[in-house]
Amino acid sequence: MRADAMNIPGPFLSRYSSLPLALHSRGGKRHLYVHSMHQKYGPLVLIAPGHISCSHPDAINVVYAQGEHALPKSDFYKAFVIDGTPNLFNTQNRLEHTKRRKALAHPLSYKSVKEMEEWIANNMLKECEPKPSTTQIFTHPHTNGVPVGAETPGRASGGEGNCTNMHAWFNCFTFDVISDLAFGQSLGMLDRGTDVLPDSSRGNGQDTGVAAMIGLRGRAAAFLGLFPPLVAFGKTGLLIRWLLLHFWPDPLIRKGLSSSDMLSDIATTCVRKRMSSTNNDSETIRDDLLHRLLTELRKSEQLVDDSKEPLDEKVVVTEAMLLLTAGSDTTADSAAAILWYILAQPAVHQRLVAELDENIGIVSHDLAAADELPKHDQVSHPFRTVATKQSRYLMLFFHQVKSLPYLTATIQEALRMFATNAFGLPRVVSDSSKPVTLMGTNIPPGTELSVPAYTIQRDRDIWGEDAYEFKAERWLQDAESSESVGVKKADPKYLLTFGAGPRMCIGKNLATLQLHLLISTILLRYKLELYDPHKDLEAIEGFMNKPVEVLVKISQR
Ligand code: HEM
Repeated sequence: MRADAMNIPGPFLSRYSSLPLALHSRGGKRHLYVHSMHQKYGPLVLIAPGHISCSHPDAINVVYAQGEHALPKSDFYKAFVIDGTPNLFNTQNRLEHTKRRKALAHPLSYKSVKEMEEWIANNMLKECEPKPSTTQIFTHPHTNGVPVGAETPGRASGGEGNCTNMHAWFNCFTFDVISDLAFGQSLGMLDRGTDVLPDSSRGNGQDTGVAAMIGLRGRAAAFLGLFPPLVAFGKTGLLIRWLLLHFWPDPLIRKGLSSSDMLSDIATTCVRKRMSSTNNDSETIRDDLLHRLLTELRKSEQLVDDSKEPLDEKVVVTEAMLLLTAGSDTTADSAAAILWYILAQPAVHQRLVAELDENIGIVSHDLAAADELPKHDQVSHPFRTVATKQSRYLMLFFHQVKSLPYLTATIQEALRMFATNAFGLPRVVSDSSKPVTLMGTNIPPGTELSVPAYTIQRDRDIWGEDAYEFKAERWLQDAESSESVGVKKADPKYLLTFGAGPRMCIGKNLATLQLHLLISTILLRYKLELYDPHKDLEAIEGFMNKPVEVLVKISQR
């Protein structure tokens, strides 16, 4: 019996077609549609033919099970495969996944990420470098080259304070960091104040920002992934893709497909540049992510490390592009949402700044004293001092902020309220899967299953009656303080923002380090205020739910 022939409730049309889900996906609000279906039909809903969405907390351990019970990713992920070469993220093959995961696990381990903190710090300095002045204009990632600052009424009318789209700023930062870590060369977005790449490094890209390309690609893939025959491989696949690229009536899909090609070109350019510099000067090989990835891939392909046998370039490019796409805007989107949640609640903002001032001890108006601090002295002073061309900046270490309780609780709570992957990530019960039972119902092979993060992360049974409200206190270790503000203590096993099970995010260490440093540094250094405190955080969803913009009035503290 097929899943849709079982007594799983859901919209009548969804029994026969993926169209209702696809239309909501095209509208950029799939997670809200799925959420409303759960509110109407209960914890098991048929959202497309043969696809059951499950919002019961117990479903997490079934759908994202570990070990022999693990379910493979569904055909939806084929829409993300480039040139027929799957990568760690989109492979459906279990053995291939284990091999690729092993290759990236070491380069992205906590130890490895900590070793690269210095490079992240250098980019952080640039993040802090631009003065919040009217000359600082960042390209709006969703308007392809239109400078957002110029459009901001407060600035245009000469109103009080300067307004910056922090989301665009964070995008530049995370792209610079990941390109620096992955390719040994930052894409220089912070320097240029835009995520549009200069000619030499953008492959065939035109004047589209990289963040916009990733967004468009995600929107096209999230739509096409619902119609697997449209994302076939081989010669037929190529023909279908060509037809879609040229004749599909919806320009968003066409732009998404061409963005995917441009991203692949960018990754190829970066990999070739990096590989040729390595070949030219073997003395100065930089021990970055690409180097570590190449070493691990050679091992997993059983190539002798010092042999001249080349790795398949397609494999390297597809993994490098994965790092560039998965490791950049997810972090920028999350940082933008976290900052919005902080600034939307002045009491949270004040408490965070107080915690940072108390524990770090210096605010930025003490910058003048920086000259007197011992350089790079981690022990005698919590800041490191770094000289740049123009002036000196103070830099935080992760170890100083990673355990600050309120900061950590705030980040966790914002990630609960805003999961970048908000709709359920689909898995499939394959013919070789162990039998699957959900809430007493046997699920037949061929059924797709997903657990929607947005719905789980707002479930009142899990989080308490205030599940729809931002309350960082629920994450505080101190049960007493939690009880005193009447919140139910949070259980991290229900936080799906980084996914769950064997396909859980492998970049979590890097993301956590960046988020802590980014948020604490910005709060310590700047006075920040939402440009429009009455406006909600607007987001649009493709594969990822992305804030549209976070406009902030900003000045030195
Ligand atoms: C706040 C930032 C981030 C969030 C919220 C996030 C979220 C996620 C989620 C939900 C998944 C599971 C996807 C699925 O099951 O389809 C995932 C997978 C993945 N993420 Fe992240 N991610 C973040 C940052 C990063 C970074 C910085 C990197 C790498 C440098 C990265 C690399 C990956 C990779 C390679 C996978 C695929 C893992 C696999 O299939 O085994 N992510 N991420």
